[in-house]
Amino acid sequence: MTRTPASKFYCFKWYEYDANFFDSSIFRGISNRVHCHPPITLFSDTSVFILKKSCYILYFQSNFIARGCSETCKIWPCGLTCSYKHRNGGNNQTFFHSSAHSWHLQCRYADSSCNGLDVEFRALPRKVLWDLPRFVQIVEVGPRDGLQNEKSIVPTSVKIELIHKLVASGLSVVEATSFVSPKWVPQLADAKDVLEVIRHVPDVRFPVLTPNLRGFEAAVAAGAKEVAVFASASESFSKSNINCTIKESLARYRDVITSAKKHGIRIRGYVSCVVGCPVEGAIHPSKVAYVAKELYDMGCSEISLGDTIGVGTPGKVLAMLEAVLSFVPVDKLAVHFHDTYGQALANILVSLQMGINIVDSSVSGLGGCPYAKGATGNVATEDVVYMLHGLGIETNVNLNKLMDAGDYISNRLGRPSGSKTTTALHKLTT
Ligand SMILES: CC(C)(COP(=O)([O-])OP(=O)([O-])OC[C@H]1O[C@@H](n2cnc3c(N)ncnc32)[C@H](O)[C@@H]1OP(=O)([O-])[O-])[C@@H](O)C(=O)NCCC(=O)NCCSC(=O)C[C@@](C)(O)CC(=O)[O-]
Repeated sequence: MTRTPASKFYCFKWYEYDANFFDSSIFRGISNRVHCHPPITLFSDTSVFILKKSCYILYFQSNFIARGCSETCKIWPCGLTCSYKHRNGGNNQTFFHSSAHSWHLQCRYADSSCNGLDVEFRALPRKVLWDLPRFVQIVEVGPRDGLQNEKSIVPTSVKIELIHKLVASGLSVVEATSFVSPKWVPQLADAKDVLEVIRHVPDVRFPVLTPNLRGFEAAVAAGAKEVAVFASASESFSKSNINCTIKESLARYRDVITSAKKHGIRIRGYVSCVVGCPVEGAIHPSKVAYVAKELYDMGCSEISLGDTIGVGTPGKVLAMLEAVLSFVPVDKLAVHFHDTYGQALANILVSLQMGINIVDSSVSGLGGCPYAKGATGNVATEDVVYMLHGLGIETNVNLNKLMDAGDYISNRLGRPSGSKTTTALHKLTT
């Protein structure tokens, strides 16, 4: 068995079993040994899962098993996804009938014969969508990464209103601002004023960037409960962004992290330029893995891997993730993509396939780094939410309310939203 019980899915591996197997005591014996909560109750209907080849993996959603499929549910056998609903209610109906055929044939058979069921099948190739998370935590970075590069100073009241609107959409982690030098990033010179207002919002995490102990202390004084340190996998970018070498930055962050631990403050760690650097070009995955490991070992609770200039492609991202995953557990990793080459959603998808379920994004696709020439905005949160919801992945975010927040800040900045989803949906409604 793989998968954690918390994921609500339970995974079994099957080896060359036919229809009879699923009604057999061996089947029940295996399922009883599966460590899960709530316990799985088997229905005779489970004999429907006919697998022809060896080593298939089935996922059972807990409420499917427990309620006899009284609600929409999903099963991923043999790389196919099926979602179906009971129209007429009632449990213990047989959805699929035993046969020695493969799952695909089974689906077609069920489609034509199962009275009372609204059966909708989508064939999703196993290699592509077989192991996506059920829930993705979005870390909204618009108020910080999104605004830090804006030339005209955005009024503090607008930043605060934006954050309130983002929270109203259901976002539960919003990176609020940075306690960096105002000479380096004038746009965020009002960090204290922003944080002092929004920190009272309940049940939302508001991480803030802190480049050194001074920034950390200022953040704590303003009420920060979570901070983020930001190192780079590129030596050149480290110098241009925070004016020190990677080694020096890690020494600084060690001090920040030590102090944060004493205060019981959560620390996020960023690694920038995880695929490429504006000066050095391609960055080797081992460099990323090194910095990620250092930050993780120091005590960062989460490491966000930033494609700062948005040059990543799924292949490059996979290689980078593989290197990092040798040192940092997958549930401690987040991905942070800028969309310079339009690759961000594809990069997110492969990251999800690798098991990552924390994604940074910026409302309306705002963003860019003042020290990364040519970098465009972060991937738009609206587009990420649209994709995730389309995949049946929960985010707890209300897309309409999120688009309201995006419209608000786009209007204030005097330009159209950078979200393709927003643009498309607005065209439909105007
Ligand atoms: C790190 C420093 C401060 C070094 O800056 P420095 O000039 O090397 O350091 P310094 O100690 O000489 O300080 C210079 C001045 O800043 C003051 N200072 C010093 N520290 C602070 C502080 N915390 N808060 C407020 N003021 C501060 C300090 O007091 C001094 O003031 P002065 O004496 O000249 O009047 C500077 O380089 C800096 O603030 N850099 C931040 C740049 C930044 O925010 N970049 C954008 C981050 S985005 C990113 O990194 C990528 C990411 C995370 O988004 C992920 C991705 O997209 O991939």
